[in-house]
Amino acid sequence: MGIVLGTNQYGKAEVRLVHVDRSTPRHVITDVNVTSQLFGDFSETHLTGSNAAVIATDTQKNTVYALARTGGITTIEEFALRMARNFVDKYDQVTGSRQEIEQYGWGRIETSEPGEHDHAFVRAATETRTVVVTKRGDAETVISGLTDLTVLKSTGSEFWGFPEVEYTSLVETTDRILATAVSARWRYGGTSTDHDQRDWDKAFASVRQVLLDRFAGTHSYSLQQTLYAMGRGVLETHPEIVEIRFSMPNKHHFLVDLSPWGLENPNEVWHAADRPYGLIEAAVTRDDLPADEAAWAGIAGFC
Ligand SMILES: O=c1[nH]c(=O)c2[nH]c(=O)[nH]c2[nH]1
Repeated sequence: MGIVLGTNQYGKAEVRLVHVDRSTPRHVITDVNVTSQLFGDFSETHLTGSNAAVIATDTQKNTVYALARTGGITTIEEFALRMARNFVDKYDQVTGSRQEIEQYGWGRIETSEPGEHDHAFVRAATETRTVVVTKRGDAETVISGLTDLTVLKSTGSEFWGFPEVEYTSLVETTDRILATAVSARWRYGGTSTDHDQRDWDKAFASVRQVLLDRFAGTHSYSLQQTLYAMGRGVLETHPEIVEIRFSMPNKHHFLVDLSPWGLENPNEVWHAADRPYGLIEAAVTRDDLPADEAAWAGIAGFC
């Protein structure tokens, strides 16, 4: 029975970097967490301990800082592509690279006088923007996304018609709170040239707006239906996107029974439950385009 080395990758995880664009007195900050990984023939270090081919993880960390200094961080998509290309183009033994970036939002502090501050910031909502770039040889894939986009509708949501099987106790409702923290990732089609020409910020803002529009605008009979409507909306409005995956917890809100105290509760007082929660996950794809499972490799959980 032989034993062999299987698939492998390595790099530096969670390089925390804040870039300050000081080109004008109105500074722009970019707050990111970068995980850089390389693929290639790294069997020697695993089998014999020879590090002759190993681009040290410390070097990968330094590369994050150096590329941020030399080219700035315009968008996380562009930066991840630049990182991946740097390693694959420079070193023969590196045949591929995976660059994963999270970006945390900051807004300008609005002071009473004179308004938006030039260099004082306040953390935006808990929402995080994400990207995973995978480059294998010349083939590049870009999967953009967001996590923790927390949304709630105080009406316009029903849930009924489910089977009454053994252990069912849930009561049907035609008016409930629907709340979720959307995690979504969407894969862009196209070539490296397309990637270079894309306006990543514009696409991100537009996808986010479609998600919000469809969440708000869909009269919901299930969170599953709302999820699909959101995904469909993105694919309908963005021909450059070929698939989108969602992970959406159903943040349950239970109507509090106030009848022991002789009080009615016409959907006004709710208990916001923490756990357990429903977890609704699905991909929405185009039927005429090939799946690309390799692009999703290493993405924890459903998306
Ligand atoms: O939108 C919902 N989908 C479900 O599958 C489900 N199951 C449940 O108990 N409540 C809900 N709500």
